[in-house]
Amino acid sequence: MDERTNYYHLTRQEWQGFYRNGIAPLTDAELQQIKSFNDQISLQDVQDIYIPLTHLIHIYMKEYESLHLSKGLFMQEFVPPTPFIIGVAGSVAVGKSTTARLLQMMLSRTFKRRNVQLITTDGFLYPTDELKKRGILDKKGFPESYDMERLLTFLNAVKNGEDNLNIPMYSHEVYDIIPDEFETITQPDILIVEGINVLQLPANQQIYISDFFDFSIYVDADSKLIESWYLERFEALLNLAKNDKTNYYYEYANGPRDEAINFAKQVWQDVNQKNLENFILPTRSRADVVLHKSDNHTIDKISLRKF
Ligand SMILES: Nc1ncnc2c1ncn2[C@@H]1O[C@H](COP(=O)(O)OP(=O)(O)OP(=O)(O)O)[C@@H](O)[C@H]1O
Ligand SMILES: CC(C)(CO)[C@@H](O)C(=O)NCCC(=O)O
Repeated sequence: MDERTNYYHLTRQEWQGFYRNGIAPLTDAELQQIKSFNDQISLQDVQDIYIPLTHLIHIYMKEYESLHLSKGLFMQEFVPPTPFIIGVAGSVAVGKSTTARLLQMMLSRTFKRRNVQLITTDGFLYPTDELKKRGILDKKGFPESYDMERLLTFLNAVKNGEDNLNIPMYSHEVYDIIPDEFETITQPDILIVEGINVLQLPANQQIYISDFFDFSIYVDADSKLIESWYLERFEALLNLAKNDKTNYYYEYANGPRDEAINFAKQVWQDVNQKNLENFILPTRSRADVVLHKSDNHTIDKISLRKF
């Protein structure tokens, strides 16, 4: 089946027109807050893309809550509300975490009484030692490098309303899981889960992780462009690493620049691009919304799943 027939393909102009009264434009203070976490973000995108997106998510949430309520009536018992889970998928360095943070901010401000939390699936990567043991150190980010069982157990616990769930923490700077450091998730109303694998099919479990998602977004861009963002971020990481011996990039940061950049290009080609082509891109057709980015991270096209 042609993946494209399953979607409404919208231009930025068309999407922008879906803005409805009811969600106010952002205030100056809110725009400043967005700029403070990433000063490269286009505030025009926030207004034009994220406000209609928030409106659409609200529609999905209302349907979700209504179905939940009807199920309770059917069973003639009170069924406590369960969190609405949003998945954000896409390549390494395409901008998933930036999108997810923007979304968290937009949702918190629009639905003031809802508790909106955000996690990344990076925390479910096996630690470096375990990757070595399994002989897959050069496959970081590939499906087999994640403890999917643990991720499934976590999502199941969130949906069942369990409190104080600890998830492991991954650091890009250390390039590993930080031992004994956890992030705690405390009964969110909305949970955003960002990661390259959120729409992937399981290798051997009976349950799909996408079963837990009530709305999903795939952040898309041309592979060459994503490579350039990957290299830009690599340079930013190098600049941070210069005086920090604990940083994975310390040696590269203090050696010849061109060697470091060539190393990053190689990693992109051998690891992240292969991962994109073989395991991430094939999941795009499962997303409810595909945000397509062009130069300077500008969103130029939006696809909305028909059914
Ligand atoms: N909307 C945006 N405007 C400007 N820059 C952006 C935007 N989104 C992402 N970037 C930049 O692109 C790079 C990659 O973004 P980000 O870290 O969000 O990607 P990611 O998909 O979460 O990556 P990873 O999977 O490796 O964690 C970063 O340097 C970030 O600052
Ligand atoms: C942690 C992941 C897998 C995803 O965020 C990625 O950033 C990564 O480290 N990939 C492995 C190859 C690399 O160093 O880019």
